[in-house]
Parts: sequence; structure tokens; C-alpha cells
Amino acid sequence: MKTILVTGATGQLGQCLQKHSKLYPDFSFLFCSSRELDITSKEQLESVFKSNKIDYCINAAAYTNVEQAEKEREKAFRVNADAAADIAEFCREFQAKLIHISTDYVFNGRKDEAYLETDEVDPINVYGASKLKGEEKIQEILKEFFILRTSWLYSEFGHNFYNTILKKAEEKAELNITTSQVGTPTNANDLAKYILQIINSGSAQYGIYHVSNEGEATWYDFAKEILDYSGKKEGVTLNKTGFYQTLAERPGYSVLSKKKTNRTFGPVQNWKISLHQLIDEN
Ligand SMILES: NC(=O)C1=CN([C@@H]2O[C@H](COP(=O)(O)OP(=O)(O)OC[C@H]3O[C@@H](n4cnc5c(N)ncnc54)[C@H](OP(=O)(O)O)[C@@H]3O)[C@@H](O)[C@H]2O)C=CC1
Ligand SMILES: Cc1cn([C@H]2C[C@H](O)[C@@H](COP(=O)(O)OP(=O)(O)O[C@H]3O[C@@H](C)C(=O)[C@@H](O)[C@H]3O)O2)c(=O)[nH]c1=O
Repeated sequence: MKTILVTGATGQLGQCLQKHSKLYPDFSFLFCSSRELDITSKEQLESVFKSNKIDYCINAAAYTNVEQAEKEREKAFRVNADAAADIAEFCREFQAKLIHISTDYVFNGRKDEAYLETDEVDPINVYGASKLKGEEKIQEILKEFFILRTSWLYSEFGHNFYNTILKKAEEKAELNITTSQVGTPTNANDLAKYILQIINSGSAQYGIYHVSNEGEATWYDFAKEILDYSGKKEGVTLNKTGFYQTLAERPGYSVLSKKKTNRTFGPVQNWKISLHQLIDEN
């Protein structure tokens, strides 16, 4: 039986992994919240790796507050880079394979077609820089890793753009949503299912992969689709804006090419279809 450690287990992706883990009764999961396992503590990491024979570690723990990271650079790097490196060290020592999640924000957004895994990285905010450092350290330390770059995650769980829009719709708020970023909203349930499929396949095709839904959208397009499909647009004013004031700069274009991922592990569905599924289910 394969034993799978999941860090950050009560975060958005962590909760999606918990939900979909039920489909894998032959796997033994060790879900650890930040309270149960602080990944910045080498002692705590060592203790988990020593007392369990871990085959895979899914690192779903991260510092994800893009705005706050501009003010807490050190903390963002401690969690997203240093702790990721420590996890990689323990994976090497205890022969576990690492599945680490990274982001479209490692790119500067100046390209005008989908980013390949091999394209130049050049983050333009602190969060992106800290995630890139994590990627780099993992590759230096470990051979048996999958770094999965994803984008614009949303789900029924936790704090995300989808839940923010639904909440604002309940409040009948006036929404001003930016059209100045193009990317791909990705249902975290799809990512969770994809990760579990990779483990189940036993693949040894290690490396960096892009795993997001297919297609592209602006945040405005995403908000509009959420409101239209959920039938909650009544009384809500939705405005396009070319500029939404934020502390952190974000890439203008961050669609990820899935050519390599599709070839290796199979397709991921279109973002609109996946969004509709989530709304239908909830
Ligand atoms: N959300 C998004 O839009 C995107 C996310 N990603 C990446 O996907 C992954 C999952 O993101 P998502 O689930 O959305 O993020 P969340 O912020 O929902 O979850 C992150 C989890 O990490 C935990 N965590 C933070 N610091 C530590 C620590 N020191 N030790 C242990 N756990 C810690 C948090 O716990 P607590 O709440 O208790 O602090 C939280 O449960 C991350 O690697 C992220 O960088 C990539 C692209 C898009
Ligand atoms: C709430 C809101 C946001 N926006 C803008 C701000 C920003 O440019 C964009 C998205 O806002 P958010 O703060 O929800 O998203 P942001 O924190 O940028 O999301 C990112 O999170 C990290 C973790 C990732 O890895 C990325 O892939 C990406 O998903 O929408 C509006 O235009 N209007 C609004 O009312």
C-alpha cells in the first residue's frame, strides 16, 4: 500500500485532495494541517518522515497571499522556498517522491502565446519569486519530483476568486473586475484528481509540468461566467476595469501550455465546463 503525505491539508487544494482521496481506498493518506505539521520546522518534518514509510509527499502547503507577500518577503521565502527545500531533502533521504505545486506567477507575462515548461522564468512579484526559488531548490536536491505549475485555482473550499464573487453577488455589490490579465481559471478539484492519477499511474516521468484547465480568460470573463451560470447576477453590477489597484504586480498573460502534460498524462478539461460542473454540484 502506498503512503501519501499531504502537507497544507486544510488549504484549498488540500481539502480537494481529501475529498478525492476517497476514490483511492488502496492508498494510505496522511493529511497534515499547518497545525499538525509546520513545514518550516525541520524537527516536525523529520519526525513525520521517520515515523511513517512515505512513498509520495504532496506539498500543498504554501504562503499564497500575493498582496501580503510584498510586505512579508522573508516569510514567503521561508515557506515557499526554504521549507520546500527541506521537504525535498527529507524526500531524498527517505526515498519518497515529491509532488510540489507551483504557479503561473513564475512568468513575467510578456509572452502572447501559452507558456511552455522550458520558457524563461522571470517573476514580477514576491510570491512568484518565492515559488520560483522553491522550484529551483527542489531541482537541485532531488531527482524524483513532479513540479506542477497551475494557475488561478478556485473551488468550493477556502478563500478564492470564485467564492469572493459569489459572496459579493449575495451582497448585491457593484463589482469592478480587471481585464488586464489573461490566464486560466483552474478548478482545484481537477488538479487534485490529476495529482492522484499521476501517483496511481506510478509514472517515473519526473520533471516540471503545467497543469491548469484548458482555454483562457480575463478575471472579468471569469467573474461574468460565475454570475451568468450560477444565476446570481440579478441586482449585481459588473463593470470591466482596465486597472484595479493592487500592491503586487501580476503577469498580464500567464496561460500555460499543456502540450507536454497532455502527451505524458492525458488531457485536462476546459475551464468553463469545469466551472459549470462545480456550480451544478453545489
Ligand atoms: N490559489 C491559487 O490560485 C494558486 C495556488 N497555487 C499553488 O497551489 C498550492 C495550493 O494552493 P491553495 O490550496 O490554493 O492555497 P491555500 O492558501 O488555500 O492553502 C495553503 C495551505 O498551506 C498552509 N500553510 C501555510 N504555511 C504553512 C506552514 N508553514 N506549514 C504548513 N502548512 C502551511 C496553510 O495553512 P494555514 O491556513 O493554517 O496557514 C494552508 O492550509 C500552493 O503551492 C500554491 O502556491 C498555484 C497557482 C494558483
Ligand atoms: C477582488 C477583485 C480582484 N480583482 C483583480 C485583482 C487581481 O488582479 C485579480 C485576481 O485577484 P485575486 O487577489 O483573487 O488573485 P491573485 O491573488 O492574484 O491569484 C493568484 O493567486 C496565487 C496564489 C497564484 O498562484 C495565481 O495563479 C493566482 O491565482 O483580480 C479585481 O479586478 N476586482 C475585484 O473585485
